[in-house]
Amino acid sequence: MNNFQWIWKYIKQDFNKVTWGIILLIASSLLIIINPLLSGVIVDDVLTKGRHDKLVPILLIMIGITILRTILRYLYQITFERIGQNAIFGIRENMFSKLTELDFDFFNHTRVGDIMARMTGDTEAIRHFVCWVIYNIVECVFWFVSAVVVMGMINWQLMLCLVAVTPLIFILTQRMAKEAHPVFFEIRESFSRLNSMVEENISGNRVVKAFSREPFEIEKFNDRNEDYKKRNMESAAVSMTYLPWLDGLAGSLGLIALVIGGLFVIQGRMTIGELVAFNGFLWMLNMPMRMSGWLINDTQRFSASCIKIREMLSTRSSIAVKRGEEEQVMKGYVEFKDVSFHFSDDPDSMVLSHVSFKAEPGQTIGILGETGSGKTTLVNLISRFYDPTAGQVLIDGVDARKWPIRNLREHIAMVMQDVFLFSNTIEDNIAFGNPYVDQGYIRQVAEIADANAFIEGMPQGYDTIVGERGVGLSGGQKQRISLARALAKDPSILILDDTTSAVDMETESKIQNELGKITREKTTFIIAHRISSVREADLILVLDKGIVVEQGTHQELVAKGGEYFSIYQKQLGDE
Ligand SMILES: Nc1ncnc2c1ncn2[C@@H]1O[C@H](COP(=O)(O)OP(=O)(O)OP(=O)(O)O)[C@@H](O)[C@H]1O
Repeated sequence: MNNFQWIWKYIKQDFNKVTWGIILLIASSLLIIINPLLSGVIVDDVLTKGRHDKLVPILLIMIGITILRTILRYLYQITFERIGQNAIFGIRENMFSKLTELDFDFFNHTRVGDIMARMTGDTEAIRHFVCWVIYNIVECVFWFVSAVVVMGMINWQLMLCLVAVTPLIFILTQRMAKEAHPVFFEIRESFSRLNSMVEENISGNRVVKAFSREPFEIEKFNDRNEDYKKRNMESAAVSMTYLPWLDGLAGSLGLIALVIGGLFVIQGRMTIGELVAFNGFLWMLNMPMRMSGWLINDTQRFSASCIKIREMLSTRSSIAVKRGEEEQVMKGYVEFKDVSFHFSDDPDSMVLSHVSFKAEPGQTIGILGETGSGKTTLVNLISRFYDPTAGQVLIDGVDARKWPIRNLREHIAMVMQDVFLFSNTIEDNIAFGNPYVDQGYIRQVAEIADANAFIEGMPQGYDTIVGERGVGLSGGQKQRISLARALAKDPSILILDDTTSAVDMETESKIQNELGKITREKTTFIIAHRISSVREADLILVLDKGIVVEQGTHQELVAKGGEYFSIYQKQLGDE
């Protein structure tokens, strides 16, 4: 499917509007033919033959036609604008829906700035094509054909002389399109890099300031800015190589008409009125030639943008999200059966190797290990953010891959290491996973997460709007709101990834005591670095480079005197 067939999919929903738009466009273009013909009549009949009585009616008709054309032009332009806006609405809708479907793998490899460039600049290039370029192409073709026909009727020899330059126009536009095509791709890529750089600097502005790296970032930005300018200049150079020629050729038509047409008038093969009428149609040949360069440029820009958008829309998520799935209740049994995993871009580094364990509803599983040992990756397999490369993750005895994915995730709540809060009220943030939860329950879970007191201490309490990344809250406060959000979902499986790392030990133990009261029927995974966070767990997994080197209860592992025991001893010493 080429880009035109693809965009047609979005336009055809407005088939009636397209038909109307084209009818209005043709009607308006047909009206253009009348005025030059009437100019010829004025010269031949009114001026030459002295039929002055014809002048006023002809002028009135010409004014009427101009007004009618203006109205028709307004109508078809607004019609095409609506068609374009509808098409782009559908494209944006599909892109956003695709974004929500794509898996972690996609986001690991795609820059936010690149996605934003597709959602904004590329969709705008497509809108411009549908709203403006399409009708201009139709209009130009219609003018050109009409001019050839009408001019041929007035004097076909003179018409042939003018049309003789069109093969040159064709060759020039072909060459221009060929040269402009790759340049528009480069502009598009450069814009995406520039966008990503800005996006990263906005998100990471605190880091840049903290490390006083502003000059370095400005220099980096200037490089990208320079690159973007350079690519645009390359595009301008292509345009400027061809556009003056196209313009010159179009302009030469006037000269050809004047010299050869004048000769025909002298020889008596044409009346002056016919030459005037002929000249009146010249712009209908001229304009398409002049416009061809610009239309080619916009079409190339459209193509480059289509390719980027289609590439994103056709990206397949390795973890497919099926729609209309049946609701299934989850008890919370979790079993890892000889699970191994590596990331798709690094098949040689096993992040998890032969992990096996079982967890039952009501149990707490502690996961301990050095940074980078694979703890987060392990729990990510439960929610199917990734699938194991070998082995199986069973939920209630069923392979996680066989669970309807939304259904699976509805029963799992995760407090992630990198807390993200939406730019919304605290109450809405807590209710994010369970929008129908009542206010009483929100306060109850906030109490368990030890968040209620500080939230109520805020001037607007639960109605306080938190910034895009929870700005305005401390790290520990964000963690506690994020914990309340997970609890509000009342999940069967609760995963806490380093959830209390930013709170003091006293608060942590308070939270743990409260948590214990509501996790009796849930399967809880606690990833932690502190033994104190996992010592009460029913099963503790000690991970080292993706391998479970020890597993058991606190007492069993201490008695064993291995890896866990040495961490325990070290932490006891620290305390
Ligand atoms: N998206 C990714 N692509 C490739 N490798 C990754 C990716 N995410 C993590 N890794 C690698 O996988 C390994 C395990 O990472 P993981 O985040 O599971 O560790 P962790 O034990 O949770 O660490 P921490 O305690 O620091 O959170 C690390 O070596 C890390 O570099």
